[in-house]
Amino acid sequence: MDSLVQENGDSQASQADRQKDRSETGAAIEFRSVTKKYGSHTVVENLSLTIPSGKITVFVGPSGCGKTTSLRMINRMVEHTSGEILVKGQPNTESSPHELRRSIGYVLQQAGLMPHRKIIDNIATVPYLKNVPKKQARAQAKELMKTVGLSEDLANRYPAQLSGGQAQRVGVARALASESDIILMDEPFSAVDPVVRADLQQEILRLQEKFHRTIIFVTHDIDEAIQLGDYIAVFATGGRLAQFGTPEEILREPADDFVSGFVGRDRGMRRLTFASAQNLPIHPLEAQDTPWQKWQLKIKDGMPAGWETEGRTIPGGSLFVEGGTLRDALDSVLSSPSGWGVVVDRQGKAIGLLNSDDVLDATEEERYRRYGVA
Ligand SMILES: Nc1ncnc2c1ncn2[C@@H]1O[C@H](COP(=O)(O)OP(=O)(O)OP(=O)(O)O)[C@@H](O)[C@H]1O
Repeated sequence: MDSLVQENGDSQASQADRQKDRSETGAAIEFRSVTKKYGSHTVVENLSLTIPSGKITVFVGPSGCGKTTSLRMINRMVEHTSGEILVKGQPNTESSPHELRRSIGYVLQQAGLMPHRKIIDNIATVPYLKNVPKKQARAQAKELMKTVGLSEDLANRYPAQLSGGQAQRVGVARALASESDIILMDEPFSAVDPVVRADLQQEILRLQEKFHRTIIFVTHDIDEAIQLGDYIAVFATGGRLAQFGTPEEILREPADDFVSGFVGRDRGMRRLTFASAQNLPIHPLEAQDTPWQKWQLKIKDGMPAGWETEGRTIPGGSLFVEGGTLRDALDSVLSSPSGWGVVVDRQGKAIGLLNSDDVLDATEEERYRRYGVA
Protein backbone atom coordinates (compact mmCIF):
# COMPACT_ATOMS: atom_id res chain seq x y z
CA MET A 1 0.00 0.00 0.00
CA ASP A 2 3.02 2.31 -0.09
CA SER A 3 1.93 3.73 -3.39
CA LEU A 4 -1.32 4.86 -1.79
CA VAL A 5 0.19 8.04 -0.43
CA GLN A 6 3.43 7.93 -2.30
CA GLU A 7 5.73 10.92 -2.44
CA ASN A 8 3.37 13.21 -0.58
CA GLY A 9 5.91 14.32 1.96
CA ASP A 10 4.08 12.95 5.00
CA SER A 11 6.09 11.14 7.60
CA GLN A 12 6.00 7.38 7.30
CA ALA A 13 4.38 7.27 10.74
CA SER A 14 1.44 9.48 9.84
CA GLN A 15 0.93 7.57 6.58
CA ALA A 16 0.83 4.37 8.58
CA ASP A 17 -1.65 5.88 11.05
CA ARG A 18 -3.96 7.01 8.31
CA GLN A 19 -3.79 3.63 6.66
CA LYS A 20 -4.63 2.02 10.01
CA ASP A 21 -7.61 4.35 10.45
CA ARG A 22 -8.88 3.39 7.03
CA SER A 23 -8.65 -0.31 7.69
CA GLU A 24 -10.41 0.14 11.03
CA THR A 25 -13.32 1.94 9.44
CA GLY A 26 -13.26 -0.73 6.73
CA ALA A 27 -12.19 -0.46 3.15
CA ALA A 28 -15.06 -0.42 0.71
CA ILE A 29 -12.89 -0.80 -2.36
CA GLU A 30 -9.27 -1.64 -2.88
CA PHE A 31 -7.29 -1.30 -6.07
CA ARG A 32 -4.23 -3.54 -5.94
CA SER A 33 -1.64 -2.76 -8.61
CA VAL A 34 -4.37 -2.29 -11.19
CA THR A 35 -3.40 -1.54 -14.77
CA LYS A 36 -5.66 -0.91 -17.73
CA LYS A 37 -4.35 -1.00 -21.27
CA TYR A 38 -6.05 -0.53 -24.60
CA GLY A 39 -3.64 -2.31 -26.95
CA SER A 40 -0.25 -0.91 -26.06
CA HIS A 41 -1.72 2.28 -24.62
CA THR A 42 -1.68 2.32 -20.80
CA VAL A 43 -4.55 4.43 -19.48
CA VAL A 44 -4.31 3.45 -15.79
CA GLU A 45 -0.93 2.50 -14.48
CA ASN A 46 -0.31 0.28 -11.49
CA LEU A 47 -3.01 1.88 -9.35
CA SER A 48 -2.98 0.97 -5.67
CA LEU A 49 -5.60 2.74 -3.62
CA THR A 50 -7.78 1.97 -0.62
CA ILE A 51 -11.16 3.68 -0.59
CA PRO A 52 -12.63 3.88 2.92
CA SER A 53 -16.28 3.03 3.65
CA GLY A 54 -18.85 5.64 4.42
CA LYS A 55 -16.79 8.52 3.01
CA ILE A 56 -16.71 10.56 -0.18
CA THR A 57 -13.56 9.89 -2.19
CA VAL A 58 -13.06 12.12 -5.20
CA PHE A 59 -11.03 11.17 -8.28
CA VAL A 60 -9.75 14.40 -9.77
CA GLY A 61 -7.34 15.19 -12.58
CA PRO A 62 -7.09 16.63 -16.06
CA SER A 63 -9.04 15.26 -19.00
CA GLY A 64 -7.96 11.83 -20.21
CA CYS A 65 -5.97 10.84 -17.12
CA GLY A 66 -8.01 7.69 -16.40
CA LYS A 67 -10.51 8.80 -13.74
CA THR A 68 -13.59 7.44 -15.48
CA THR A 69 -11.79 4.26 -16.51
CA SER A 70 -10.77 3.68 -12.88
CA LEU A 71 -14.33 4.29 -11.69
CA ARG A 72 -15.80 1.96 -14.28
CA MET A 73 -13.39 -0.82 -13.46
CA ILE A 74 -15.01 -1.00 -10.01
CA ASN A 75 -18.33 -2.32 -11.34
CA ARG A 76 -16.74 -3.97 -14.39
CA MET A 77 -18.19 -1.64 -16.96
CA VAL A 78 -14.54 -1.69 -18.00
CA GLU A 79 -12.45 -4.79 -17.31
CA HIS A 80 -8.99 -4.25 -15.85
CA THR A 81 -5.96 -5.71 -17.61
CA SER A 82 -3.99 -6.76 -14.54
CA GLY A 83 -4.01 -6.44 -10.77
CA GLU A 84 -7.00 -6.91 -8.52
CA ILE A 85 -10.00 -4.84 -7.41
CA LEU A 86 -11.66 -5.81 -4.14
CA VAL A 87 -15.21 -4.67 -3.46
CA LYS A 88 -15.98 -5.11 0.25
CA GLY A 89 -13.11 -7.54 0.50
CA GLN A 90 -14.07 -9.73 -2.48
CA PRO A 91 -12.32 -9.61 -5.86
CA ASN A 92 -14.83 -8.03 -8.21
CA THR A 93 -14.16 -10.78 -10.75
CA GLU A 94 -16.06 -13.13 -8.41
CA SER A 95 -19.33 -11.33 -9.19
CA SER A 96 -20.83 -10.99 -12.64
CA PRO A 97 -20.87 -7.49 -14.17
CA HIS A 98 -24.64 -7.78 -14.01
CA GLU A 99 -24.67 -8.39 -10.23
CA LEU A 100 -22.15 -5.62 -9.63
CA ARG A 101 -24.16 -3.08 -11.55
CA ARG A 102 -27.29 -3.89 -9.58
CA SER A 103 -25.50 -3.73 -6.28
CA ILE A 104 -23.53 -0.54 -6.87
CA GLY A 105 -25.34 2.75 -7.49
CA TYR A 106 -24.22 4.77 -10.49
CA VAL A 107 -24.90 8.42 -11.33
CA LEU A 108 -23.83 9.73 -14.72
CA GLN A 109 -23.15 13.16 -16.18
CA GLN A 110 -26.45 13.42 -18.06
CA ALA A 111 -28.22 11.55 -15.25
CA GLY A 112 -28.63 8.61 -17.70
CA LEU A 113 -32.41 8.50 -17.26
CA MET A 114 -34.56 6.34 -19.48
CA PRO A 115 -36.41 8.83 -21.69
CA HIS A 116 -39.59 6.81 -22.15
CA ARG A 117 -40.12 6.09 -18.49
CA LYS A 118 -41.77 8.37 -15.99
CA ILE A 119 -39.58 9.91 -13.29
CA ILE A 120 -41.02 7.67 -10.61
CA ASP A 121 -40.28 4.55 -12.65
CA ASN A 122 -36.78 5.76 -13.43
CA ILE A 123 -36.12 6.07 -9.70
CA ALA A 124 -37.58 2.62 -9.04
CA THR A 125 -35.52 0.91 -11.77
CA VAL A 126 -33.35 -1.22 -9.49
CA PRO A 127 -36.14 -2.16 -7.02
CA TYR A 128 -38.20 -3.35 -10.04
CA LEU A 129 -35.24 -5.44 -11.21
CA LYS A 130 -35.04 -6.91 -7.73
CA ASN A 131 -38.75 -7.82 -7.93
CA VAL A 132 -39.87 -5.41 -5.22
CA PRO A 133 -43.68 -5.13 -5.69
CA LYS A 134 -44.48 -2.17 -7.92
CA LYS A 135 -46.64 -0.37 -5.36
CA GLN A 136 -43.98 -0.59 -2.69
CA ALA A 137 -41.18 0.45 -5.09
CA ARG A 138 -43.20 3.49 -6.18
CA ALA A 139 -44.00 4.52 -2.62
CA GLN A 140 -40.31 4.30 -1.77
CA ALA A 141 -39.42 6.28 -4.92
CA LYS A 142 -41.84 9.05 -3.86
CA GLU A 143 -40.20 9.20 -0.45
CA LEU A 144 -36.80 9.49 -2.15
CA MET A 145 -38.06 12.34 -4.34
CA LYS A 146 -38.77 14.26 -1.16
CA THR A 147 -35.40 13.29 0.27
CA VAL A 148 -33.51 14.77 -2.68
CA GLY A 149 -35.65 17.92 -2.76
CA LEU A 150 -37.92 17.11 -5.72
CA SER A 151 -41.60 17.92 -5.70
CA GLU A 152 -43.88 14.88 -5.93
CA ASP A 153 -45.68 16.64 -8.79
CA LEU A 154 -42.79 15.65 -11.03
CA ALA A 155 -43.37 11.93 -10.47
CA ASN A 156 -45.39 11.42 -13.65
CA ARG A 157 -43.29 13.59 -15.93
CA TYR A 158 -40.74 12.28 -18.40
CA PRO A 159 -37.01 13.13 -18.21
CA ALA A 160 -37.18 15.59 -21.14
CA GLN A 161 -39.65 17.66 -19.08
CA LEU A 162 -37.11 18.33 -16.31
CA SER A 163 -34.37 20.91 -15.91
CA GLY A 164 -30.76 19.71 -15.82
CA GLY A 165 -30.60 20.16 -12.05
CA GLN A 166 -33.87 18.26 -11.48
CA ALA A 167 -32.65 15.44 -13.73
CA GLN A 168 -29.48 15.14 -11.65
CA ARG A 169 -31.55 14.94 -8.46
CA VAL A 170 -33.52 12.12 -10.05
CA GLY A 171 -30.21 10.41 -10.85
CA VAL A 172 -29.18 10.71 -7.20
CA ALA A 173 -32.58 9.42 -5.99
CA ARG A 174 -32.25 6.45 -8.33
CA ALA A 175 -28.80 5.63 -6.96
CA LEU A 176 -30.17 5.83 -3.39
CA ALA A 177 -33.11 3.59 -4.37
CA SER A 178 -30.69 0.80 -5.19
CA GLU A 179 -29.96 0.74 -1.43
CA SER A 180 -26.38 0.11 -2.33
CA ASP A 181 -23.84 1.27 0.19
CA ILE A 182 -21.48 2.13 -2.67
CA ILE A 183 -22.35 4.83 -5.19
CA LEU A 184 -20.24 5.78 -8.20
CA MET A 185 -20.74 9.30 -9.56
CA ASP A 186 -19.14 10.24 -12.86
CA GLU A 187 -19.00 14.03 -13.31
CA PRO A 188 -22.65 14.19 -12.29
CA PHE A 189 -22.84 17.96 -12.07
CA SER A 190 -20.67 19.06 -14.97
CA ALA A 191 -23.57 19.90 -17.30
CA VAL A 192 -25.47 22.22 -14.96
CA ASP A 193 -24.88 25.91 -14.33
CA PRO A 194 -22.70 27.00 -11.37
CA VAL A 195 -25.59 28.03 -9.11
CA VAL A 196 -27.48 24.74 -9.55
CA ARG A 197 -24.19 22.92 -9.21
CA ALA A 198 -23.46 24.55 -5.87
CA ASP A 199 -26.98 23.54 -4.70
CA LEU A 200 -26.45 19.95 -5.81
CA GLN A 201 -23.10 19.80 -4.04
CA GLN A 202 -24.74 20.96 -0.81
CA GLU A 203 -27.44 18.37 -1.34
CA ILE A 204 -24.88 15.58 -1.64
CA LEU A 205 -23.20 16.69 1.58
CA ARG A 206 -26.57 16.84 3.33
CA LEU A 207 -27.58 13.39 2.09
CA GLN A 208 -24.20 11.99 3.04
CA GLU A 209 -24.64 13.22 6.63
CA LYS A 210 -27.81 11.18 6.73
CA PHE A 211 -26.90 8.06 4.75
CA HIS A 212 -23.10 7.63 5.13
CA ARG A 213 -22.65 5.83 1.82
CA THR A 214 -19.31 5.14 0.20
CA ILE A 215 -19.28 7.59 -2.68
CA ILE A 216 -16.66 7.67 -5.39
CA PHE A 217 -17.03 10.91 -7.28
CA VAL A 218 -15.21 11.82 -10.51
CA THR A 219 -14.58 15.43 -11.45
CA HIS A 220 -11.95 17.46 -13.24
CA ASP A 221 -12.75 20.45 -11.01
CA ILE A 222 -10.42 20.77 -8.04
CA ASP A 223 -12.82 23.15 -6.24
CA GLU A 224 -15.58 20.56 -6.46
CA ALA A 225 -13.15 17.92 -5.18
CA ILE A 226 -12.22 20.07 -2.18
CA GLN A 227 -15.82 20.93 -1.47
CA LEU A 228 -17.05 17.33 -1.48
CA GLY A 229 -14.17 15.01 -0.74
CA ASP A 230 -13.29 13.47 2.57
CA TYR A 231 -10.39 12.11 0.52
CA ILE A 232 -9.05 13.10 -2.86
CA ALA A 233 -7.12 10.98 -5.34
CA VAL A 234 -5.27 13.23 -7.78
CA PHE A 235 -4.62 11.48 -11.10
CA ALA A 236 -1.88 12.67 -13.42
CA THR A 237 -1.71 12.35 -17.17
CA GLY A 238 -0.91 8.79 -18.17
CA GLY A 239 -3.14 7.21 -15.52
CA ARG A 240 -0.72 7.63 -12.62
CA LEU A 241 -1.99 8.29 -9.10
CA ALA A 242 -0.07 11.41 -8.11
CA GLN A 243 -1.40 11.82 -4.56
CA PHE A 244 -4.04 10.53 -2.19
CA GLY A 245 -5.00 12.39 0.95
CA THR A 246 -7.50 14.67 2.61
CA PRO A 247 -8.17 17.96 0.81
CA GLU A 248 -6.28 19.78 3.53
CA GLU A 249 -3.22 17.53 3.15
CA ILE A 250 -3.20 17.99 -0.60
CA LEU A 251 -3.43 21.77 -0.38
CA ARG A 252 -0.87 21.97 2.40
CA GLU A 253 1.69 19.61 0.93
CA PRO A 254 1.23 18.83 -2.73
CA ALA A 255 3.27 15.71 -3.52
CA ASP A 256 4.99 17.07 -6.60
CA ASP A 257 4.99 19.82 -9.21
CA PHE A 258 2.13 18.20 -11.06
CA VAL A 259 -0.15 18.27 -8.01
CA SER A 260 0.86 21.77 -6.97
CA GLY A 261 0.21 22.98 -10.54
CA PHE A 262 -3.12 21.23 -10.58
CA VAL A 263 -4.37 22.53 -7.24
CA GLY A 264 -3.52 25.99 -8.56
CA ARG A 265 -1.99 29.25 -7.55
CA ASP A 266 -4.74 30.26 -5.16
CA ARG A 267 -4.36 27.21 -2.97
CA GLY A 268 -3.60 29.53 -0.03
CA MET A 269 -7.14 30.88 -0.38
CA ARG A 270 -8.60 27.40 -0.69
CA ARG A 271 -6.78 26.31 2.44
CA LEU A 272 -8.74 28.90 4.39
CA THR A 273 -11.76 26.70 3.65
CA PHE A 274 -10.50 24.44 6.43
CA ALA A 275 -9.94 27.19 8.98
CA SER A 276 -12.82 28.07 11.26
CA ALA A 277 -13.86 31.68 11.67
CA GLN A 278 -15.43 31.06 15.06
CA ASN A 279 -13.00 33.26 16.96
CA LEU A 280 -13.64 36.31 14.82
CA PRO A 281 -15.29 39.16 16.70
CA ILE A 282 -18.78 39.94 15.41
CA HIS A 283 -19.41 43.65 15.70
CA PRO A 284 -22.92 44.96 16.31
CA LEU A 285 -24.84 46.14 13.25
CA GLU A 286 -24.69 49.65 14.64
CA ALA A 287 -20.87 49.58 14.55
CA GLN A 288 -20.70 51.25 11.15
CA ASP A 289 -23.74 53.38 11.76
CA THR A 290 -21.89 56.58 12.62
CA PRO A 291 -22.30 60.03 11.09
CA TRP A 292 -18.68 60.21 9.88
CA GLN A 293 -18.89 56.92 7.93
CA LYS A 294 -19.76 57.01 4.27
CA TRP A 295 -21.54 53.68 4.17
CA GLN A 296 -24.74 52.54 5.78
CA LEU A 297 -26.10 49.02 5.72
CA LYS A 298 -29.72 48.84 4.56
CA ILE A 299 -31.88 46.20 6.19
CA LYS A 300 -35.28 45.08 4.91
CA ASP A 301 -37.39 42.65 6.95
CA GLY A 302 -34.28 41.82 8.94
CA MET A 303 -32.32 40.86 5.79
CA PRO A 304 -29.35 42.83 4.41
CA ALA A 305 -30.47 44.83 1.38
CA GLY A 306 -27.30 46.52 0.16
CA TRP A 307 -25.15 49.46 1.25
CA GLU A 308 -26.12 53.08 0.94
CA THR A 309 -23.68 55.87 0.19
CA GLU A 310 -24.36 59.45 -0.82
CA GLY A 311 -27.98 58.63 -1.59
CA ARG A 312 -27.20 55.59 -3.77
CA THR A 313 -27.80 51.97 -2.80
CA ILE A 314 -25.13 49.52 -3.93
CA PRO A 315 -25.66 45.73 -3.77
CA GLY A 316 -23.81 44.13 -0.90
CA GLY A 317 -21.01 41.60 -1.17
CA SER A 318 -21.15 37.95 -0.22
CA LEU A 319 -22.78 37.29 3.13
CA PHE A 320 -21.03 35.46 5.93
CA VAL A 321 -23.35 32.81 7.33
CA GLU A 322 -22.56 32.31 11.02
CA GLY A 323 -20.39 29.25 11.58
CA GLY A 324 -18.71 29.71 8.17
CA THR A 325 -15.04 29.34 7.30
CA LEU A 326 -12.26 31.87 7.24
CA ARG A 327 -12.43 31.80 3.45
CA ASP A 328 -16.10 32.83 3.59
CA ALA A 329 -15.21 35.57 6.08
CA LEU A 330 -12.42 36.90 3.88
CA ASP A 331 -14.67 36.87 0.85
CA SER A 332 -17.38 38.76 2.70
CA VAL A 333 -15.05 41.62 3.65
CA LEU A 334 -13.27 41.71 0.27
CA SER A 335 -16.52 41.74 -1.70
CA SER A 336 -18.33 44.26 0.50
CA PRO A 337 -18.34 47.80 -0.90
CA SER A 338 -17.95 49.18 2.63
CA GLY A 339 -15.21 46.78 3.67
CA TRP A 340 -17.49 45.44 6.44
CA GLY A 341 -18.58 41.81 6.00
CA VAL A 342 -22.22 41.18 6.85
CA VAL A 343 -22.94 38.27 9.17
CA VAL A 344 -26.30 36.54 8.78
CA ASP A 345 -27.93 33.68 10.63
CA ARG A 346 -29.15 30.53 8.88
CA GLN A 347 -32.43 32.22 8.05
CA GLY A 348 -30.57 35.05 6.31
CA LYS A 349 -31.24 37.71 8.98
CA ALA A 350 -28.45 40.23 9.51
CA ILE A 351 -26.89 39.76 12.94
CA GLY A 352 -23.61 41.61 12.86
CA LEU A 353 -20.55 42.78 10.99
CA LEU A 354 -17.03 41.57 10.32
CA ASN A 355 -14.14 43.97 10.29
CA SER A 356 -11.54 43.45 7.56
CA ASP A 357 -8.58 44.00 9.92
CA ASP A 358 -9.89 41.25 12.23
CA VAL A 359 -10.21 38.86 9.28
CA LEU A 360 -6.72 39.60 7.95
CA ASP A 361 -5.28 39.14 11.45
CA ALA A 362 -7.07 35.79 11.67
CA THR A 363 -5.53 34.63 8.37
CA GLU A 364 -2.09 35.49 9.78
CA GLU A 365 -2.86 33.57 12.97
CA GLU A 366 -3.99 30.61 10.89
CA ARG A 367 -0.67 30.63 9.06
CA TYR A 368 1.22 30.87 12.32
CA ARG A 369 -0.72 27.94 13.81
CA ARG A 370 -0.03 25.86 10.71
CA TYR A 371 3.66 26.57 10.19
CA GLY A 372 4.69 27.81 13.61
CA VAL A 373 6.40 30.88 12.14
CA ALA A 374 5.09 34.39 11.65
N1 LIG B 1 -12.65 2.18 -25.12
C1 LIG B 1 -11.50 2.83 -25.22
N2 LIG B 1 -10.58 2.49 -26.15
C2 LIG B 1 -9.40 3.13 -26.24
N3 LIG B 1 -9.02 4.13 -25.42
C3 LIG B 1 -9.88 4.52 -24.48
C4 LIG B 1 -11.16 3.89 -24.31
N4 LIG B 1 -11.80 4.47 -23.28
C5 LIG B 1 -10.96 5.43 -22.81
N5 LIG B 1 -9.81 5.46 -23.53
C6 LIG B 1 -8.66 6.35 -23.31
O1 LIG B 1 -8.26 6.20 -21.98
C7 LIG B 1 -7.77 7.44 -21.46
C8 LIG B 1 -8.46 7.70 -20.13
O2 LIG B 1 -9.84 7.98 -20.37
P1 LIG B 1 -10.84 8.33 -19.18
O3 LIG B 1 -12.18 8.55 -19.79
O4 LIG B 1 -10.69 7.34 -18.11
O5 LIG B 1 -10.23 9.71 -18.70
P2 LIG B 1 -10.83 10.76 -17.70
O6 LIG B 1 -9.71 11.14 -16.81
O7 LIG B 1 -12.07 10.29 -17.09
O8 LIG B 1 -11.12 11.96 -18.70
P3 LIG B 1 -12.34 13.01 -18.79
O9 LIG B 1 -12.23 13.92 -17.62
O10 LIG B 1 -12.06 13.71 -20.11
O11 LIG B 1 -13.59 12.20 -18.83
C9 LIG B 1 -8.03 8.47 -22.54
O12 LIG B 1 -6.81 8.69 -23.23
C10 LIG B 1 -9.04 7.82 -23.43
O13 LIG B 1 -8.91 8.27 -24.76
